[in-house]
Amino acid sequence: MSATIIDGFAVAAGLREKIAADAAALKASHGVTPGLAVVLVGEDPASAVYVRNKLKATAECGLKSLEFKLPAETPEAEVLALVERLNADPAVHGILVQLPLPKQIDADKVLGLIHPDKDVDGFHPLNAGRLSVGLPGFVPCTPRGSQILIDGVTSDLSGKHAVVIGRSNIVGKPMAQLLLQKNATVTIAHSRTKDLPAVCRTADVLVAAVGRPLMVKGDWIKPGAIVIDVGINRIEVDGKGKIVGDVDFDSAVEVAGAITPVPRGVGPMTIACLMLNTLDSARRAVGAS
Ligand SMILES: Nc1nc(=O)c2c([nH]1)NC[C@@H]1CN(c3ccc(C(=O)N[C@@H](CCC(=O)O)C(=O)O)cc3)C=[N+]21
Repeated sequence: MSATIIDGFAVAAGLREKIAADAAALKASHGVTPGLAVVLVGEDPASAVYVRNKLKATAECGLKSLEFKLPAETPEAEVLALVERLNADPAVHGILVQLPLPKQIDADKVLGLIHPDKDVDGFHPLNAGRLSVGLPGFVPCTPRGSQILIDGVTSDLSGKHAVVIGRSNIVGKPMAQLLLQKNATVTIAHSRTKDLPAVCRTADVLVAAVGRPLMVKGDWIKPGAIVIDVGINRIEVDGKGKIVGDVDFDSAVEVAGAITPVPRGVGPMTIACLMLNTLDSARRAVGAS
């Protein structure tokens, strides 16, 4: 048996089309174009693709994108000042400060300064708290996109066992919250979990978000399970650079019921959900939601 391959690239393209139509309607009804400000401090070669794809997506969705590229040695105070300026700018509906930040900058301080109503990454503690108590707010893009892909292959998670590998604030924890909202029984596994393969084998839905290339093997997977691979790892194979997930796709695809590939799985959904969060923010700002 071979799994259904979940085409995140196609789902994301469909989502972008819908966002473009909704953004055009918002422009027609309220004269507003959703604006996304992206702040980059220093050059991170690994995130170059992300930046490029983000710019392409904003253009395609008819959103306005403002890029702020600062040198790696920019003092923290300058980044904080820029965030305050963007907080006050009515043309800016979303602010994304790309992570990781250089070491002289306290990321928690910067993320905590972003106005929660413009926090399209959903990283502000207020939005994290809203998600955990079930209040409306911004949901981080990767979990939001992953949940859309899961909903595309199953309509009922009630009572199912979902295992999330990884406890980060940006993926693991919010992903667990979303699955819990769907009435799944949720386990968050991490680097200290005892017998991780055995825990994974009990999962009806397995979300891998650890950042360890090819860690999850086919024999860790329950036959028929839904496998969502959040990892985007660059490795060398025969002297050539290659992008792989946290899941060993070739062995996993033989066991799973449905699985996301890397690339063209969760990655494009992350970007589409960033557009979606920015549109939602603009709608709320003009009272159109
Ligand atoms: N504040 C903040 N928010 C983020 O969401 C954030 C961040 N900082 N820093 C960097 C990481 C990385 N990230 C990616 C999202 C999509 C792709 C993506 O679209 N990947 C494609 C292309 C992969 C390729 O060809 O390299 C794919 O998976 O198919 C990649 C990487 C978001 N991040």
